Amino acid sequence: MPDTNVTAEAETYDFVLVGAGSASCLIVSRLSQQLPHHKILVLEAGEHIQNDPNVQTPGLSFSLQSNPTYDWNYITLPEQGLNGRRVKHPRGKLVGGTSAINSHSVVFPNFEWHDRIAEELLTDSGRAEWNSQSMRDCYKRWQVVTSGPEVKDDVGSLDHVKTSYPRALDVLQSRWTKAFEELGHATSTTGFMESSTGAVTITNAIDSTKGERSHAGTAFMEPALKRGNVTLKTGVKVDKISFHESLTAGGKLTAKGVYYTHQGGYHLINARDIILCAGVFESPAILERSGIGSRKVLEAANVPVLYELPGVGENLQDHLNCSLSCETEDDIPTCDEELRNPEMQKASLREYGQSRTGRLAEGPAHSFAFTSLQMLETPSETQELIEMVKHLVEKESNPSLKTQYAIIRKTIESPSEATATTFMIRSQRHRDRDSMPKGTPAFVDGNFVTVVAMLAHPFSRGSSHISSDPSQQPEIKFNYLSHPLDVEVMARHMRLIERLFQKPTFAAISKPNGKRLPRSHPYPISSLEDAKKILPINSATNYHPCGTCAMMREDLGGVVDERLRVYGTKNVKVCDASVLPIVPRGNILTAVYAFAEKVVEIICKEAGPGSRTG
Ligand SMILES: Cc1cc2nc3c(=O)[nH]c(=O)nc-3n(C[C@H](O)[C@H](O)[C@H](O)COP(=O)(O)OP(=O)(O)OC[C@H]3O[C@@H](n4cnc5c(N)ncnc54)[C@H](O)[C@@H]3O)c2cc1C
Repeated sequence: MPDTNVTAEAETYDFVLVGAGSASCLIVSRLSQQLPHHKILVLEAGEHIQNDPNVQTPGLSFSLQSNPTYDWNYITLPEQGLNGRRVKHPRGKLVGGTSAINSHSVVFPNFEWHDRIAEELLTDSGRAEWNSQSMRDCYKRWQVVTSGPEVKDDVGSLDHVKTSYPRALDVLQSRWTKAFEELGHATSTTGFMESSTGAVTITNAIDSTKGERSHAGTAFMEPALKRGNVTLKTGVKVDKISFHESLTAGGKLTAKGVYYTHQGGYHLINARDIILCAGVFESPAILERSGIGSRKVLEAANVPVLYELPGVGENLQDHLNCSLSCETEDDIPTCDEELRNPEMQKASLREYGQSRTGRLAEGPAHSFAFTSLQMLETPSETQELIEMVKHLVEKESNPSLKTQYAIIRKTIESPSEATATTFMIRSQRHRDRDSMPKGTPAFVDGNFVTVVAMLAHPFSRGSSHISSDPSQQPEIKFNYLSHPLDVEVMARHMRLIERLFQKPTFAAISKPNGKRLPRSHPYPISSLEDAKKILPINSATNYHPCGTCAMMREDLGGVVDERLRVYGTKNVKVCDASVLPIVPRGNILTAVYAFAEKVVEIICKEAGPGSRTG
């Protein structure tokens, strides 16, 4: 967009936040309370959608995907490891961001993940700030657990997301932990930052007093807007950052504001500090459009290079998952009948409308397990994998990958850390339709239980970069299953699920000679080779992309330092899923919120006591 057409706005804000998503809303809420005399502007591409039943109703979350009112509709380039399939990556395009369209599960990382990131990926000055001990409180502060209709509010005056356990456990949920005990893993975990493996019933981000989704928009943005120092502009797409021409004495770029489009116009708004919270695909894209990134990418897009930072848009990771389903006895209650029967779906809507109860008041998954491969592998099987990991990690020559892989290796070698986070869905699930003959029905008859394993810490890395036309969506590729160890670990987890199905708890509820899913395979899966064949056709994203603006030393390919400030700049920070340098073991929103809590601590320290602007 030529600068001659720019409308320069008169106002200067202390903080301009780009995006009103999960991390951003939390930051805005805390800053509006803790720095009440600072002026905060939030620029969000989507709309502030309030009281929308599609967003509020937990059981309707899948209807938000692919709908442009709520979803950016990103899609990857063909993924070779997934038989050339292109993978849709929904991202929330509304206030609340992806927390307003996600699947509600609240899962915490283990403390070793934080300690190793702090120790091995940061400089000395960041270690104390980011280790598990100093992060612990950041994981507690953003949420309050509501159990049943009673709210136990112990978070005082801070805004928080409401989370809850299921109102009652059904027969499958109540047997889940027992099934893991049969593997010799009695449940000792609460799921909160512990390293122990085993099954756990987790909370969902659902306000049980109302039976409604609790997301960053409702929890944080709405109260913040009432405080008087926050301005929210929606329908506004930020294009790039505007920098002063002269560098600081230390050679850094100083941002003066951001350019954005609104209703066909191109605007510049001034800011003292900019915080990019536009998510894993757009935060790196904004940096690249601004001239910060890899020379090769910027030159291909005709963007002048202001600061060469090759890590921007690289290091993209995601939790890939794969599942096995088995048919249950007919009297086991599952959601399958409702998937097939529109009348039952209408009845559920009526029940939810009348009393906020029933399936639509629940999230899809509460039964999780932190699963170590060593749970069901024999000692020699375990040793074989450990040797393979050692060999491939030592062979890696890229310094960033070598350092990250050494961290993942420690996790695989530890019997008390998860190589997959496993969860149960009380219905059928099969992602192999593309490999079935045309016209194969979407659903099969029968009741099913599905166990899904998501690879806790993948080795494969991809990228998300602006294309030669920077106004288009970024080019995204994950290179799923491109690293041989991802195939090895995932295949072993498929074998583990098969073994779990044969243990007494699952054997007692399974239909003798019942159907198995995905359909295109012989069962039981007895060899690793069999298990590997399932991966390309039945694997799917668990929707946890991260890592494209990694908090990591610059020499390792990092994009932000331990203050989450972009290298080469004085006053630009990033805080969203893009800064997680290695994906944590489970669903990542808890870490996104915790990183947001931490950046608020950092910003308030930088502002100093009693800091005010005129
Ligand atoms: C279907 C699905 C299910 C999921 N389920 C779970 C789950 O159960 N548990 C869990 O922990 N995690 C889950 N996740 C992941 C989790 O929700 C996300 O990782 C997290 O919400 C990302 O937060 P964020 O702050 O990085 O980005 P977002 O919340 O996506 O925020 C980015 C914001 O920036 C705005 N924006 C982007 N570009 C621009 C621009 N140029 N100008 C202005 N605004 C812009 C966007 O519209 C958005 O509002 C799920 C994700 C999906 C898609």
